[in-house]
Amino acid sequence: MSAEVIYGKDLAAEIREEMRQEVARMKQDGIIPGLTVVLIGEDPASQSYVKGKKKASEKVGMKSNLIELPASTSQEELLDLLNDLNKDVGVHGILVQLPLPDHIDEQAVIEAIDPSKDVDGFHPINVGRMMTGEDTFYPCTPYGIMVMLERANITVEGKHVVVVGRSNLVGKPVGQLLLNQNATVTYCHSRTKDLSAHTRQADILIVAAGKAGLIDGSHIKDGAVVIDVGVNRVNDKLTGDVDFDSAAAKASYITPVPKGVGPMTITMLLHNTIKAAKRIEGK
Ligand SMILES: Nc1nc(=O)c2c([nH]1)NC[C@@H]1CN(c3ccc(C(=O)N[C@@H](CCC(=O)O)C(=O)O)cc3)C=[N+]21
Repeated sequence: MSAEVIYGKDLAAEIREEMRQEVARMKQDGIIPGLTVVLIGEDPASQSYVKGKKKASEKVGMKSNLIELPASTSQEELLDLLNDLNKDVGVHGILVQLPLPDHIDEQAVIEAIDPSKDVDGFHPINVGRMMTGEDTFYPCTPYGIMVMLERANITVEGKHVVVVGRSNLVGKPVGQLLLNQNATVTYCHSRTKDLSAHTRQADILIVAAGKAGLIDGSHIKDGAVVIDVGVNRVNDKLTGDVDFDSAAAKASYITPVPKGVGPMTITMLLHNTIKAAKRIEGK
């Protein structure tokens, strides 16, 4: 088999155009969705992601505010800021860019964001709601993967999905969303014995391990769908966790890196911000 490539970038452009029209309608009711992004420190990769988020939100007509603070910012200062943003009626969505400097407790920061403004979907309240199948803010990357599958007409019900990676940000929640849609889900991780014995069972293989080249054609069943969530910088170039060429020779569908899952992540962040604005404004 030779795979069809699913370009998240093209899908994202399509969905963002739909959102632009929705934001224009909201403006007629006097609502402008507003996203505030907090960036601590000067990591170049984080700065570049955050700029991408700002540009994308402005392109669909939303308000976007970037708060940049030095790496020396204390946890208390950050929690105070979040408290102010929680109360600010002009702020619908709050995102604190991760990872944070070592002296700041990431979980404490995540829990300090009002769940109704938690457009990342990382707050335990929203994680719990996702787990019980309620409507809530779903984490952007997992949600983006679900929308990609849906728009590519790939059904998940009854399929065997193997997720490689179990982070709180991607692996765990994507398995949960797939389970909610009646997939059979297997999680693999760094302690899994005989990884390829598991991955070769997958109808849909989702790779979110953060290890370039972890998966190649030998891990893939003929005709499987391969979703590469890896974001690795190798010799200054962005690559995924999947060796694209050998995997594409086996798969029916595959996502590239870049231009795959990444642009969908930002799109779902905008989606969640619009949703937050509608809820907060009672529409
Ligand atoms: N609170 C928080 N929420 C996040 O959602 C979050 C975060 N922190 N920290 C970092 C990760 C990473 N992440 C990406 C988003 C988009 C692309 C993306 O659009 N990538 C483009 C290319 C970008 C490039 O070339 O550098 C692509 O794959 O085509 C990648 C990575 C969101 N994250």
